Amino acid sequence: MNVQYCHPAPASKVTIIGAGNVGSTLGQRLVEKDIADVILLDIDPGRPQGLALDLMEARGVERHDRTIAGTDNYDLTQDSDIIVVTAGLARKPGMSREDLLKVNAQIVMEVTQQAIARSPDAIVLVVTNPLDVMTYLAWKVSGLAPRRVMGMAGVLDASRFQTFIALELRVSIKDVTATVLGGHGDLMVPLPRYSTVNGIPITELLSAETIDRLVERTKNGGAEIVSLMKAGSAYFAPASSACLMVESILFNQARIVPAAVYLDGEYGLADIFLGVPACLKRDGVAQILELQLTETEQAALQKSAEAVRQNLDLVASGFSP
Ligand SMILES: NC(=O)c1ccc[n+]([C@@H]2O[C@H](COP(=O)([O-])OP(=O)(O)OC[C@H]3O[C@@H](n4cnc5c(N)ncnc54)[C@H](O)[C@@H]3O)[C@@H](O)[C@H]2O)c1
Ligand SMILES: O=C(O)C[C@H](O)C(=O)O
Repeated sequence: MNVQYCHPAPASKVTIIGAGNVGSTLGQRLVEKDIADVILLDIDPGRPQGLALDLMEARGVERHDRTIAGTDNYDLTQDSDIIVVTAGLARKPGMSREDLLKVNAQIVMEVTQQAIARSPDAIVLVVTNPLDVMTYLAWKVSGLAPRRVMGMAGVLDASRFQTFIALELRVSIKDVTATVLGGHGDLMVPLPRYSTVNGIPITELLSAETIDRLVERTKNGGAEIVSLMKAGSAYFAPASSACLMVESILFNQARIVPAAVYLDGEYGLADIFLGVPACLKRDGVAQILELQLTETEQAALQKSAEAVRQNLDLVASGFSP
């Protein structure tokens, strides 16, 4: 019997640069959730090929028709719909994300240039830390319109906040929403007023002390895991978060999530990538939502933006993109 014309329907193509913990877990999520075919690219010889083969061999059990291929050759990334940048170093205990600035800046600029040369119409999603600065650099070297470049962090930070709220109140996570603004660093801005349990703000359900404790734990969420793991940083929740953003873009879902997006006057900030609520559709950032902030919240956002800007200035003074 001849079944040569019987191929599974083609899917969107996502290239993940960096087949480390986040990249490979994201690749797994994307194929096993039937979201996209994946190219996994890394400079570590054999690693992306081995991981991709392993994930392909799981298809007999997972029962999906998506493909994943590993490579060190950018030519295989041609015509990708989305490029996800996870390449770079992860922090170790005692380090801040900003300690990764110099080495990861070089990596992110180089890999973005290589990938965009083969996929000039792609959307770029940055994961590498320090996130907001890396997203800015990727945008600069890509030459893309700002709405086609974004960074993943707010979905992760909000998911952590949601988790801590649900555990504290002993309610289903399904009823909990949370909002976290600002840079993905120690000065991120979790917003209790905009965090709810089935529409009820947590400010009506928890004491101020309890909320402060949950906010602090959220801000330290990445460091808490780094100190527990001793080598490497979080990757399951980060991969889930990046997966949600990819899905919203590819399937034009119009999810509204906190994402590091280019601000051009919104929230009184300009020429910076920073975490704010954004609507993600097929063309990238379809809309930025401006929340009404109190003076204290706005001041905290401003402070967070200043920290990001300081690091941008540091990069600009050391080596221009
Ligand atoms: N934005 C977020 O919320 C978030 C969450 C988790 C991790 N991160 C960041 O994501 C990055 C990756 O984390 P991880 O846990 O996957 O680290 P990892 O060390 O497991 O993986 C990084 C991979 O990048 C590869 N790499 C390095 N230079 C490269 C290059 N020039 N070209 C291609 N590949 C290259 C390495 O070989 C390695 O496989 C880190 O910077 C980490 O801090 C960000
Ligand atoms: O904390 C890190 O260094 C990784 C990531 O940014 C996280 O928040 O888990």
